[in-house]
Amino acid sequence: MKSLKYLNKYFLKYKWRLLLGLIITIGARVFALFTPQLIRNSTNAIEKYVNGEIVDVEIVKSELLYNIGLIIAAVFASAILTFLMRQTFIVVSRFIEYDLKNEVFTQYQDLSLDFYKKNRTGDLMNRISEDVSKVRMYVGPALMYGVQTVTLFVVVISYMISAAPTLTLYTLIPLPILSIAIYRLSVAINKRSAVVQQFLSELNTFTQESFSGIAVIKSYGIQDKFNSDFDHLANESKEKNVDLAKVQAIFFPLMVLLIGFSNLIVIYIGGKQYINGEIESVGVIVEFLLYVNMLTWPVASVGWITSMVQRAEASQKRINEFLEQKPSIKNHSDEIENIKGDIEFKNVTFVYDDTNITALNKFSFKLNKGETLAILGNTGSGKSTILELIGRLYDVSEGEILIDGKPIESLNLSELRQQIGYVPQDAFLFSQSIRENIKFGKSDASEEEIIAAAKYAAVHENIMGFSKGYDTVLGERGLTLSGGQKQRVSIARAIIKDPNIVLFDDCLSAVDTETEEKIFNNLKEISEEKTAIIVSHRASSARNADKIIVVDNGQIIQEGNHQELINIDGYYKKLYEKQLEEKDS
Ligand SMILES: Nc1ncnc2c1ncn2[C@@H]1O[C@H](COP(=O)(O)OP(=O)(O)OP(=O)(O)O)[C@@H](O)[C@H]1O
Repeated sequence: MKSLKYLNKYFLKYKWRLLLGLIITIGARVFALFTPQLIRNSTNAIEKYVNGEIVDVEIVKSELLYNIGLIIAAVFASAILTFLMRQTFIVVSRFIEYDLKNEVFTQYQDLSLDFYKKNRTGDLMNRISEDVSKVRMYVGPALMYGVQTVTLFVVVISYMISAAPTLTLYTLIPLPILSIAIYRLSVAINKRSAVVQQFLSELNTFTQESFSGIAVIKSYGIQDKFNSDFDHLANESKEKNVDLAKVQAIFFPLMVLLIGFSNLIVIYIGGKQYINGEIESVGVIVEFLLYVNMLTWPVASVGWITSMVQRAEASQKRINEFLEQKPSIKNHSDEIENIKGDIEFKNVTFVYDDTNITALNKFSFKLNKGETLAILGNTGSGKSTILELIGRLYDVSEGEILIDGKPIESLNLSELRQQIGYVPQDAFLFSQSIRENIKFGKSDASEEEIIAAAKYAAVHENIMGFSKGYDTVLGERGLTLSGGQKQRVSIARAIIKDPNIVLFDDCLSAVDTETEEKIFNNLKEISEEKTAIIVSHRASSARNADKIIVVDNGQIIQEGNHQELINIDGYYKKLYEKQLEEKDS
C-alpha cells in the first residue's frame, strides 16, 4: 500500500464527491435491506393465515399488497441510489485517471533526452495507459465495492444477529472460506494476467515495429518471416490466455457451490430451530435465505477487491518510478535575459552515459553574434553532439560552454531554447497540416509569417503545388513529403521563431546544391544578426561561412575560413575538390 499513498492527494482533491458517494452507498444498501424484511412479514402473514391466527383472507391480501408496494418503492430507491453511487465513485475515478495521465505525461515532457534513451517507448506508453487504468480500478471500483461491502456487512449482520443469533453464526461459517478461496483464485488469476499482459506488450511492440518498418520488410521480401514470427508470438499469447481462462472458469462455480452450502445450512439449522421453537417464524428462514444471497457478491468481492488493490499497487509503483525521476537537465535561473548569441566552447569534453563514447574531447571554439560557423567531418565525429550541447539537451562532462560570456547552465533554460532555432538531422514532422507543423515554431504566427518562413526555406512553391496547399495533412493518414521537402518544412519551422541562434544539423542533405545555395542566401538575408552553426557533409554549405571547423573523433583537426582551408592540404581541400569534380562530371 506504500506506493498507493501517492494517490491520497487526489482523494483529498475530490473529498466532497467521495463523501457524497459514501452517504449514497449507505443509503442504497439500507433501502436494499428492506426487501428481506418485507418478504419475512409477508411470509409471516401467510403463515398466520395457514395457522388460523388470521381468519379473514382480505387482511392477508391487503398485508401482501402493502408489502409488495413497499418492496417496489425500496427497490426503486435502492436502484436510483446505486446509480448515483456509480456516478460519484466511478466519475471520481475517471477524474483521477485523467489527472494522473496528465501528471505522467507532463513528467515525461520534463525529463531529459537521456531518459528516453534508457527507456523503451512501449514501456513509457504502457505506464501511461495500462498502469494508469489499473490504478483507476483501485480509485474507482475497488473503493466503491469496498465501501459497499463494509456497509452491507455491518447492516446485514446486525439485522441477522437481532433476528436469530445462533442461526447467524451457522450461516456465516462458509463465507470466510468463500472469501479466502476467491482471494487465492484472484492471486492465481493475477499472475496469469500479468503473463498475458506481458505477451500482449510484446505483440504490440512487434506489430508497431512491423508497421513502422513496412517499407524495409517489403523491399527485403521478408513478409513470410515476419508472418511466422507474428504467428509464433500470437500463438504463445493465445496459450497464456487459455491458461488464464481455465482459472477464471472456476470463479463462479466455486461461488455458487459455497453459497448453495450456506443456503442448505439456513434451511437445515433454521428448520430445526423453528421446529424446536427457537425462532419465531418461517419468515425468518426466508429472510435469512435472502440475506445469504445478498452477501454472496460482497464476500466474493473481498477477494476480488484485494487483488485489484494489489495490481494497482504494482502499477502505481511502476508509475512512481518515473514520477520520482528528476530531469537531469535542470533550470537554474528564473531570470529571463535576452540571449544575444555569442557562443564559446572551452575545453569541452562530452561522454554519452549509456555508451561511454567520448563524443567530444577538449573541444574549443568561439563564435561571435552574427557569425556563421560550418562544421564538417566524417560520420560519428561528434558534430551533432556540439549542437545538442548548445541546446542543453545534455550537459557537458568537462569544460564549459559560454553563451554571451555566461556559463550555459546559468541561463534560463526555456529562454535559451526559445532563442535557438534547431533543425535536427532527421526532420520529424507531426501528423498534422503543413501550416500547423510550421506554426510549432511560433504558435501565434500569422498566415503571412508562415508563407514568408516557407519562402525562406524554399518550400513555398512545393507546398502550393499540393491541392490543399498549407492545409495538406502529413503523416500516416496524409501525404508523405520527400526527404528534401521535409527538411525544408522543418527549416521553415525553425526560421519562423526568429531566433538569435540558428543550428542546422545536416538538414540540407536531401536538397540539391542549387536549392541549398538559395536557402543559404535567404538565411544570410534574415540572419545578419543571428549566430548560425551549420553541420554538413558538403563543402558547398561551408563556402560562405565566416569560420569552418573540421572535426574528427571529437577533436578539431582543421580550422579557418574557405580561402584559408583550400590552400592547405587536408580534409577540407580534399572534400572541396572531390565535390567540385563530382559537380563537373
Ligand atoms: N544518444 C547517444 N547515446 C550514445 N552515444 C551516442 C549518442 N549519440 C551519438 N552517440 C555517439 O557519439 C559519437 C558522436 O556522434 P554524433 O552524432 O555527434 O556524430 P556526427 O558527427 O553528428 O555524426 P553524423 O555525421 O553521422 O550525424 C558517435 O560515436 C555516436 O555513436
